[in-house]
Amino acid sequence: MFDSLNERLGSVFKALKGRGKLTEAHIEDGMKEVRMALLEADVHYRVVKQFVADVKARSLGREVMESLTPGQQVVKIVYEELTRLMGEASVPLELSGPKPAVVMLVGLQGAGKTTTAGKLALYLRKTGKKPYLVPADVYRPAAIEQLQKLAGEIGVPVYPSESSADPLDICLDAREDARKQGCDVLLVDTAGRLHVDETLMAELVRIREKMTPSDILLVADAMTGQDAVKMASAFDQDLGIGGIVLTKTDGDARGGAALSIRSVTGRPVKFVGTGEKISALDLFHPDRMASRILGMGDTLSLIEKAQEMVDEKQAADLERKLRKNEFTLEDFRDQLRQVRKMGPIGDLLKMLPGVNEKALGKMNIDERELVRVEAIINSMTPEERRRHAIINGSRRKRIARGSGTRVQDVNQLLKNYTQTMKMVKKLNKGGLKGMRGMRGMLPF
Ligand SMILES: Nc1nc2c(ncn2[C@@H]2O[C@H](COP(=O)(O)OP(=O)(O)OP(=O)(O)O)[C@@H](O)[C@H]2O)c(=O)[nH]1
Repeated sequence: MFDSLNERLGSVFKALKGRGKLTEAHIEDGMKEVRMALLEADVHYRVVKQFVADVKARSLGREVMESLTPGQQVVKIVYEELTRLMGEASVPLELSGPKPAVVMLVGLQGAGKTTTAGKLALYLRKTGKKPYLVPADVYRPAAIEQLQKLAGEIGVPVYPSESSADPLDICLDAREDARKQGCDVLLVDTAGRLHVDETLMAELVRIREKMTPSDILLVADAMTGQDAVKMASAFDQDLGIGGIVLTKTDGDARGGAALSIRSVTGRPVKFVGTGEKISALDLFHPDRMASRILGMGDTLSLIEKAQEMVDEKQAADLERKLRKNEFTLEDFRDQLRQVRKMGPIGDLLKMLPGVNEKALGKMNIDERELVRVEAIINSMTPEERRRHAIINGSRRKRIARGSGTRVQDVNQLLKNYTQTMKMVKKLNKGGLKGMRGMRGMLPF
């Protein structure tokens, strides 16, 4: 998501930052470009209009125009306004009330409801909850089976729904069972339709009335852009939703849904689906998304993901080494093993600042690549792993031979490593405090 928007905004900012002093005309021109870029990203036109007006008004203010770095100030304003547009802070799942709290998942067919139900169960369990899954989509033949299979994979209790049963009866019965099993969150996967229709809404309202959910999450496909926004409004009007899960943000959606949905519907995006894997669900953080749109990466999400998987002490060691610029190829190899546990490497790389998704697409990141990299590092001497600069041409050839790879592969690895370390060094210099403050990373 956001690839072309990122590129378009990047060139607007480059032009603005390249000037010593900004005139009103420069800002006007820049804002025209921002407007076009947002419209092309399929952001709702009303949202674009308001957004550009807000950024312009702030940019023309005295503190920007008279500052020494006006271009950078404009980028900062765009970052803050983007964050505000998406809702400022992340909004958690609402789980208040008597146990088990009921969370209904609603949405159109194929949006990713069933998959999201499984992802949420895994997410909740990681946060110490005891979720219980309820397949209440009795119309799509494979839906019940699909959720039962997912539940089995992650080891979460699931109600043995029959497709001949009434969805509300399933829910009521499942709640009893969940209570008996001491579960605290009931995740209900409801039926979808191809379009919003009365029968569907009537069934959902009936379930809502009897089950009094603490949260209703609309699952919407980010790829459908403004249709997702329209659908969210429709569901909200008829049913009242608590928030949105945007799925398939790993695809080439232009980002219009993510940028408009909050402002148009008034409902927050709570989670984003980032892949087909059961672990591919992230809490939605407006500020991190904004920095991603502006090409500032998403180091915080990356660190969080790493912390889930990597042993705490190792993570602390890694952070210390990175901060002291002491991260050697040996550490790199150790990390590779951890990284492989974290899911597709491409997903992780995309979160790093400065990594262009288009370039990643071309790179065709392959898990086998990791094995190759590991083999190359294994073929180096311990000294070489600590001080890669000593690896000369003939050693590169030997290392390639020793690891069954090509010299180009060795060269590439050393180049990537050097570049990454340069970036880390830069981040360290820029006052990146414990990789906690995103603001420290912003280029202004
Ligand atoms: N790439 C990607 N695919 C996803 C994501 N979420 C769901 N999918 C895929 O989308 C397809 C549809 O997902 P389902 O969960 O079956 O859809 P559903 O909304 O439950 O469908 P109905 O039960 O018919 O309403 C599946 O192939 C999922 O693997 C995501 O975040 N990223």
